[in-house]
Amino acid sequence: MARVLSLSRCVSAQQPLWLAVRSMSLEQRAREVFAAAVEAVQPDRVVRQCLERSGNQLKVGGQSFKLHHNIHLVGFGKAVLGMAAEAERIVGEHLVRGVISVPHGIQDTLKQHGKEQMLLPNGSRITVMEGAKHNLPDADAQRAAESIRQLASSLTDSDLLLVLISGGGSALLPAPVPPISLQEKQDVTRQLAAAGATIQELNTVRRSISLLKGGGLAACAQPAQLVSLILSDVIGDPLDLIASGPTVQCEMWPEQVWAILERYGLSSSLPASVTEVLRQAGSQTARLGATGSADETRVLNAVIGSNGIALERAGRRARELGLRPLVLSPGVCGDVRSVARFYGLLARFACSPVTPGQPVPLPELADQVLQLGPEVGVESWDIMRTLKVLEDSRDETWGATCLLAGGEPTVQLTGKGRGGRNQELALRTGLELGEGLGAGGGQGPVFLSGGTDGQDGPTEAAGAVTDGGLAAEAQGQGLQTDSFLANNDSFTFFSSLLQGKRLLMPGLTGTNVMDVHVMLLPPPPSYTKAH
Ligand SMILES: Nc1ncnc2c1ncn2[C@@H]1O[C@H](COP(=O)(O)OP(=O)(O)OP(=O)(O)O)[C@@H](O)[C@H]1O
Ligand SMILES: O=C(O)[C@H](O)CO
Repeated sequence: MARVLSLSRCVSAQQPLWLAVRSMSLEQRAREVFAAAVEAVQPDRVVRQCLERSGNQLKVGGQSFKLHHNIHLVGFGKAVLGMAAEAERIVGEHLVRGVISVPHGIQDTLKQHGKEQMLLPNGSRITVMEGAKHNLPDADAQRAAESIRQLASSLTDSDLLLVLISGGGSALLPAPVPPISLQEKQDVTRQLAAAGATIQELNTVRRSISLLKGGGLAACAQPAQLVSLILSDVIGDPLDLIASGPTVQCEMWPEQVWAILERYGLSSSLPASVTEVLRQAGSQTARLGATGSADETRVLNAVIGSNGIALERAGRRARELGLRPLVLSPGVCGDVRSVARFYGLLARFACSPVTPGQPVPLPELADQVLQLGPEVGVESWDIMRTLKVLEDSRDETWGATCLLAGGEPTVQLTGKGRGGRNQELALRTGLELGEGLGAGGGQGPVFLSGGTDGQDGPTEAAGAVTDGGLAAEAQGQGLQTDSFLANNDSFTFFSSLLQGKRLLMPGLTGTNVMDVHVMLLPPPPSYTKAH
């Protein structure tokens, strides 16, 4: 398996930093940049950065709160254990009690991965409840949601409720509006997800049939002060949709929910209880979901970690590694085929060698990139800004440009193999780079795609690193890339290729801000401006 070369390991007393950096391959640098992105959004780090305690004052988001043994804590999500451990370290004796709902088995898994700092110490005042096996709401998660509701409902106006939220929070906080049963709610969300609904659509429906989502938790916590710290795993960081927005008051209208259910052919096959809840609200033209609303002046919602924050830190690391950082967008989505094509075109635009009399067709390539933009969630403005920098870098002596992007592309599963969207994207982009630019002899662009949670689909890898030499390497080992792709078997492919050297294996990271893409683009071998 490939290992990440740590810069600290390659710098010796005799070796100056610049020399160490120069001796690192582009692949090693891409791995370092990814590691920096993940490090920037570690749960303990992001909590430490936003919660500042000085004596009996707690500062967060520009506001100051008096501490007098009045802090209560609840949380739900895949990264919440590490967030809670740090929050408890900071508020210390002022924490009265807490309840968090975290994924089934997470404490054992974190222990196995040596992530003790993300676990709560013996004697912690926070109760950890595990549930939502396979990321689906279950009876354990429902019990945790009920404990969280009870804690929030018991507060007075001198209390402060700290709410910790991260991705996976929706499944970990199920509280269906009666008479809807947990099973019925689960069926509706499962069918929607299977029919291809986006997370935005899924959570719009979820919060309309839930007591705690869509601002319900904030309403329960009244009259206490509420501070919600959010690690975002949704493109654009929409507060009302991350974990279905339990602390965010929002407008929810029956027509909007019916439109989504109709779009996916579910409106006529809904359980009677769900139809009843939606109809009742519709006949009163009432707001759906939670009853009651919070006094917004007593609620502070703060995004403390996101894909954008990870990309920003990755950019700083790239610069330390002698690369020119260029952030494209934290909102890349769409089918991995289109995303791979998009990166292939960008690489050709930046790196095609120029031979006299054969100018690189930059305007045509730019048009193709712009046309693909809407399909992959990237704004024309971001594309034009990026193309401008890439064009300028063609005749500068900057060394490689480090193009950074993030988001959550999708894979249409047609096979039964083992893989994930990052490994499939890396495989497809490697092939695009080979087709557009040739193998590059180790000097061409390098592409990395990795899930910041360290787990890409149901595999042990987070993603993979590729370049234009991928097709030749595969051929050399008799691996048919087409059949691996048709079977969505990217993990098996990369495990076989060069004994797994191209896999990205950081292990479980304990955080999640979607995926990070790193493309290192060396300047073309020789360039004469063709216009
Ligand atoms: N064999 C496969 N090849 C490619 N993609 C796959 C494969 N199996 C599952 N996937 C994709 O992996 C995704 C689920 O994996 P994963 O748990 O990493 O992502 P997630 O649902 O976004 O969860 P998280 O928010 O924790 O990242 C789905 O988008 C699914 O289409
Ligand atoms: O929990 C959820 O709803 C998803 O992870 C999006 O935040």
